[in-house]
Amino acid sequence: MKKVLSIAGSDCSGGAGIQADLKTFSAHGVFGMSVITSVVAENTFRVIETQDVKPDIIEKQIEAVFEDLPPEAVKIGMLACREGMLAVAKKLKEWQPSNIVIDPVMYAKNGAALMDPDSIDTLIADVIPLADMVTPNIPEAEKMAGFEIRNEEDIKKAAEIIHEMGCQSVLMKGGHSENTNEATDILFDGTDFYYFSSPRIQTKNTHGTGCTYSSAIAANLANGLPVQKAVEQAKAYITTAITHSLDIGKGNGPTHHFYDVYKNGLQEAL
Ligand SMILES: Nc1ncnc2c1ncn2[C@@H]1O[C@H](COP(=O)(O)OP(=O)(O)OP(=O)(O)O)[C@@H](O)[C@H]1O
Ligand SMILES: Cc1ncc(CO)c(N)n1
Repeated sequence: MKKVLSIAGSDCSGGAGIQADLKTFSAHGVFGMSVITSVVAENTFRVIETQDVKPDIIEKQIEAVFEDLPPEAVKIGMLACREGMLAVAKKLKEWQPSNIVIDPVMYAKNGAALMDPDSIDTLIADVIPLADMVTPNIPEAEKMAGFEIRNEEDIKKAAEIIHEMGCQSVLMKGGHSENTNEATDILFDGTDFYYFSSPRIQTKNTHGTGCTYSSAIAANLANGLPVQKAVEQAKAYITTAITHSLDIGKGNGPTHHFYDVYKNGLQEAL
């Protein structure tokens, strides 16, 4: 069985962060492991408080995983501050894993900050160059590229700017473009643009969509799929997970994961 590591924050309410990542890994039949960077007291409608894990313990968790169970892919989510980013970058440079997928998490769905805005320069200089794929949503891409994204041309321009930061590919997520009937993501590999579209699902229950999507991509890469196929299958997975998202909690409910959906298609699972 392939092993996949998530380096991310903990969402005690189970819909996003490490918890979403591990559920996604299980649904893809890979062995999931976690390095926690921050403990977030949050739920479907608010973030109460965040406590960052000390950089030294982040480094030791990474050491513990890699000296014993080297993963075939690594997904990186919430990195709250500069010190945590530098700890992760240092250890990944040391162990040089393949298939690093970085979801540059900056805000929770309700707008609460999950990353110190002053650490964006460190994210760009020290973390992004390690990535095989970076998966920003539109607001994150705007912060990274430094301009407002208004249309498809802007999305492509931002993808090129982010690619220049040293990552192998950029997947621009279109979940936030709410005025279209489709949810379209655009992958840029330094040469070409590839489009991945699904019908837009009318639901408020999208807590953890970005976490789930990047984890599905990492799991697919670990399972040996080439980059475009890994995204295509992850897109199908996130669309099903949103279609069957759970209407629980007072805010944005979580996506749904179960193995049979991935394995056999929904009809057979039900
Ligand atoms: N309402 C929707 N219907 C269909 N697909 C969606 C919808 N919302 C988001 N998606 C898709 O879900 C995936 C995750 O994108 P999204 O832009 O929501 O990530 P995100 O903002 O990083 O999520 P998070 O809230 O976890 O930070 C993308 O493939 C996007 O196109
Ligand atoms: C821990 C954590 N990571 C990422 C997100 C973004 O969805 C969140 N809400 N919480």
